Amino acid sequence: MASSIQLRPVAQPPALVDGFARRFYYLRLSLTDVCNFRCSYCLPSGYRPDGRRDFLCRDELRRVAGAFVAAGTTKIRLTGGEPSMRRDLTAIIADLKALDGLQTLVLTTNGYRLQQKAREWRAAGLDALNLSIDSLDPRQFALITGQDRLKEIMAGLEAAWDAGFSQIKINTVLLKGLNAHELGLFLRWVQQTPVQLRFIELMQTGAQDDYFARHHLRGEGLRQQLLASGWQLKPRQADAGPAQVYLHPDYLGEVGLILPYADGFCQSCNRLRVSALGQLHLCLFGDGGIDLRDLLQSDADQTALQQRIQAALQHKVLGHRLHSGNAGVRQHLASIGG
Ligand SMILES: Nc1nc2c(ncn2[C@@H]2O[C@H](COP(=O)(O)OP(=O)(O)OP(=O)(O)O)[C@@H](O)[C@H]2O)c(=O)[nH]1
Ligand SMILES: C[S@@+](CC[C@H](N)C(=O)[O-])C[C@H]1O[C@@H](n2cnc3c(N)ncnc32)[C@H](O)[C@@H]1O
Ligand code: SF4
Ligand code: SF4
Repeated sequence: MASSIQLRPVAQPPALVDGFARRFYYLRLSLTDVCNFRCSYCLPSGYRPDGRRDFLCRDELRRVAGAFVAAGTTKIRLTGGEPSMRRDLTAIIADLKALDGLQTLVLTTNGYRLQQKAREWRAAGLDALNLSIDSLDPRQFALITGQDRLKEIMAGLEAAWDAGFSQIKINTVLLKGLNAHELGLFLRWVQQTPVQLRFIELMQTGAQDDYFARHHLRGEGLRQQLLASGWQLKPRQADAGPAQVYLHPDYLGEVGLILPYADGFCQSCNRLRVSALGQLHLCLFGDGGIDLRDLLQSDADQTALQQRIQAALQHKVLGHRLHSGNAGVRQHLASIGG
């Protein structure tokens, strides 16, 4: 006699899918709004505390990251402000690395404390890091970032290699009149250096209309230049960031292009953001956040947290409105981690 096996339904967390059938594998988690640099395109007057420094604590970070990972997120990027300003960064890395199901834990940093901390972060479980370097010329670097620290940041890069970070990406915001003339220098560096150097097209935020008019440079010209000199596009992974990556047989390193104004840039959007104050942001240039903090106080709220995130996702729009000069509520990217 055939026996029938009764299958009990297993409670599944809601998958993170929006109204355009896009799946969200990648969480950008901001640890702090504070930054010690004064990048001219981001915080030209430096970080100004606005009284809200009650950033998510370790338990809250673990809970929010845990809810995303249990719903299918495979990659988390720690960002800020400057994430290395958090004294408990190493402990946060270890907490999140222990989440079952998380495949990749990565960090974006200006390089402050990298020289001293690379080994410790690596031992705690950090898989890779992105390092911002806007110029290879010490004087221009100081002019753009407000910090005369290029030598120290380069020593940090060496320390990161020594600590075993093999996949290091360098972020360079392309700036007319400030670093665009260094293109040849950057490419010669990539020829001999095993990094992925990403040129990022400047994005217009609410705080910098004049700056944008003076320094914005379309990245498309650079893309055409790369294609004409034998660079080839590399296939993209499901949890990859927004860069198009190019390879060349004569170069040890790779070149990435982040072109937020290009057609179709947002169609493959696969990422969500949580700010250092616990607000879910559906888009880098959206209109406001959805507060999650009340559901980060107890492990018992994980299901409710996932349901709130999934419900919010139904309001995610197709893309940004930067082409019409609308950056939503975003005054600068330090308030959400880029
Ligand atoms: N417009 C837009 N820009 C983004 C988005 N995600 C990242 N960026 C920008 O891309 C630049 C590099 O960001 P990173 O923090 O290094 O991370 P990433 O390139 O997304 O990450 P990986 O490719 O995973 O290494 C920053 O200037 C970000 O603001 C996005 O969703 N939309
Ligand atoms: C907001 S920062 C946060 C992490 C860290 N402080 C750093 O600078 O790497 C993340 C990235 O955003 C980039 N960024 C900031 N403002 C930008 C803008 N207006 N347009 C394009 N990229 C920007 C920075 O160059 C950096 O690579
Ligand atoms: S880009 Fe990063 S390092 Fe520069 S001011 Fe913004 S948050 Fe700070
Ligand atoms: S601008 Fe908004 S929709 Fe476009 S890729 Fe970035 S987060 Fe996604």
